Parts: sequence; structure tokens; C-alpha cells
Amino acid sequence: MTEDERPILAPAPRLDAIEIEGREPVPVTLLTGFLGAGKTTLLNRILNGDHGLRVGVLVNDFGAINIDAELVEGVEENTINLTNGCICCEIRDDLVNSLEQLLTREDLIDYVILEASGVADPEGVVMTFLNARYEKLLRLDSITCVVDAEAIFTHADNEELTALKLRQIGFADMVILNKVDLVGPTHLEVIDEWIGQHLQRIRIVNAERCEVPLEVLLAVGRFDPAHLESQKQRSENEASPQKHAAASQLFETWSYETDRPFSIENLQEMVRRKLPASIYRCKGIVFCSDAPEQRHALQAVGRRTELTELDDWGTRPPRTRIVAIGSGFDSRELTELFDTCLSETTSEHQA
Ligand SMILES: Nc1nc2c(ncn2[C@@H]2O[C@H](COP(=O)(O)OP(=O)(O)OP(=O)(O)O)[C@@H](O)[C@H]2O)c(=O)[nH]1
Repeated sequence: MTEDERPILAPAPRLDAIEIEGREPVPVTLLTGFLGAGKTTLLNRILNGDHGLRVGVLVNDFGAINIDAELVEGVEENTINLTNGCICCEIRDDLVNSLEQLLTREDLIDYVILEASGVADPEGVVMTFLNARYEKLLRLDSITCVVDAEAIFTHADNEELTALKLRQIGFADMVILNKVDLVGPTHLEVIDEWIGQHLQRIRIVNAERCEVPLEVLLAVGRFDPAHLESQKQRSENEASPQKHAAASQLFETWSYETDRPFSIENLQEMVRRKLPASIYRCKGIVFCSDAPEQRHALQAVGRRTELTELDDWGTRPPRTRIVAIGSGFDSRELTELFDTCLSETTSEHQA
């Protein structure tokens, strides 16, 4: 990658600071972490928690369809989707506009949570929040990085992916080492050592399904500009590929939409057994012939798969939408793989 191709990480030019009379800056929590680590799980845990705050949510999915926005529970009117690119590079303007939209609304919100996409480099996102234009509007409260304890070393031979994972951890002020149910204590020690080898000491909290007390997540005032500076310094001193490559150069996305129903069993089997290793993450909202009234969520991190029941389709026309993110896969083959899981039977919804 040449200098010209590198994403611009400097803050945007200074414009007048936005100020709303009589309002204190709104605290912002930034959730980062690699694809499938558990960011949406954490976000939902926070949103369903007993905090009494009116929370505004920004969710960024890298794929063409924003599945995460459908999986965020209960704050539809306060949720803004940032789709079709990564907020640390391609769609930074969307982040800025959405942030301003959220924070200048008449029905004021008390707190903002941004779930960055799993491919986002934290530095670019953090710099957006630190823009002088927002110094009276918001206050960066903390940067929490969710790490998948089971998958952290998957694709360890890919230096750019490893560098991105380390940058996501390094810029955080707290790491939630999630999915501890899937690994043993020795593996946790290895992760701890690996993080310690590469980064200065960082607070790590082990968790299953991101079960972490709200007190350590919200309004904690943990963001430390000195830590940010030292991470920036560290990244400037590092040779490529430790520097962040634009997400569009490291990752490819694929999406699939159909009105035809899937067979749940075939879909789960296919994802478990045949999804190419070059797919890091796959997720979607699925229309199944086995339960045509009900929406299902398909989740795959590597080949670990979950298919969970959601609410009914209601007045929404049943339609499957799936996205995959990976690198070096054959889109046509992937489409064919999913086509093989379509149900033979026609559901009543289609009649
Ligand atoms: N076994 C296990 N599964 C988990 C845990 N936490 C989350 N998951 C599952 O991991 C999958 C991914 O979780 P998400 O919360 O969607 O991950 P994410 O980081 O938001 O994913 P992207 O936004 O796509 O990068 C889902 O199937 C979750 O149910 C955990 O602690 N243990």
C-alpha cells in the first residue's frame, strides 16, 4: 500500500464547536473488536440493563446489508445504521452526520454507544470523536474492545489481520475477553501472555456472553488521552503491515437475498461443514420453511454456528438477507452453497 492509498486518520478540519445551551457533553462509549467477538451481544446487554438512561445507538456493519441493526434490541427509534463501508475509512462522513443528528435532536439522549464494525481500525473512529467541533457536545467516556477468546488466534498467519486485532485491543481502555465458555484456562493464560508481549498493560475482564456489570461499562470516565497518544506513537513507529490497511483492501463482502424459504437443517449443516475458511463472519435474518411465521437469526463465526428464533415477520414480507465477510472467497460458489439449502417445499407465505 502506498502513502496515498492509506486511509486518512487525521481529524477533519476544525469547524465551530457545536454547543447546545445548558447541556453538558453527552458521554460516548465506543465498542470495538474483531468480527463476531460479541459486540452486539454486549450492546444488547447494556441496552437491556437497568440504568435508566436514554441511549442513542450507532451501529456500523461492513456488509451491504446492516444485519446488526436488526439484532439490536429495543431502541429502534434511537438507533442509526451506518452501512456499506467502514466508519474508520470509507464512510467517515456518515458517522459525523449521524453523530450530529443524534446529539442535536430535540428529544435529548443521555448517552451514546457506537458499535464499530468488526473490521474498523479504532484510531480513525476515536479521532472523529475528539474533533474540536464536538468538544462541547460529547465526551468520550471509554473504548471497550471485545475479544473472542476462542477465535483470537484464527488466521494468525495473516499479519494484517493480527495487526488489526492488536490495534483494536491496543487502543481500548478495557478488554472484555469473551466466550470463555469455549476455551480452557491454559488458553486464557496464553492469550494474556500474548497481549502482554505486544501491548502495555491493559485491563482485561473475562466474560461469557459479555456478562459484565454495567458499573464497569457506562459512565466510567476511563478514556485516557495519554494512552491514546502512546498508542498513536507506537503505531507511527511500526513498520507495515502493522499500520492499518483500509478495510476495503483487507476484506471482501458478499450478500444474499431471497424470498424463497430455507430448510433450517440444511442451512445449519452447510454452514457447519462447508462454509469456506476464507469466510471470517456470516450472519443474516432467515426465512425458514420449518417455521415460516418466525424470523430467525443466522450467526456464524468461522464454522461455529447459531440459528436463533426472533420475533414473527408480522406485516413484513418474509425475506432472507445474509451477509458474509472474508477474504479471497469465490462469491459465485458461496451463492451456490446457500442455494443448495433452499427448501423444496413452498411455504404458505409464498402462495
Ligand atoms: N459460546 C459463546 N457464544 C457467544 C458468546 N458471546 C457471543 N456469542 C455468539 O457469538 C456470535 C457473534 O456475536 P455478536 O455479538 O453478534 O458478535 P459481533 O462482535 O457483534 O459481530 P460483528 O458485529 O459481526 O463483528 C453470536 O452467535 C453470539 O451468540 C459467548 O460468550 N459464548
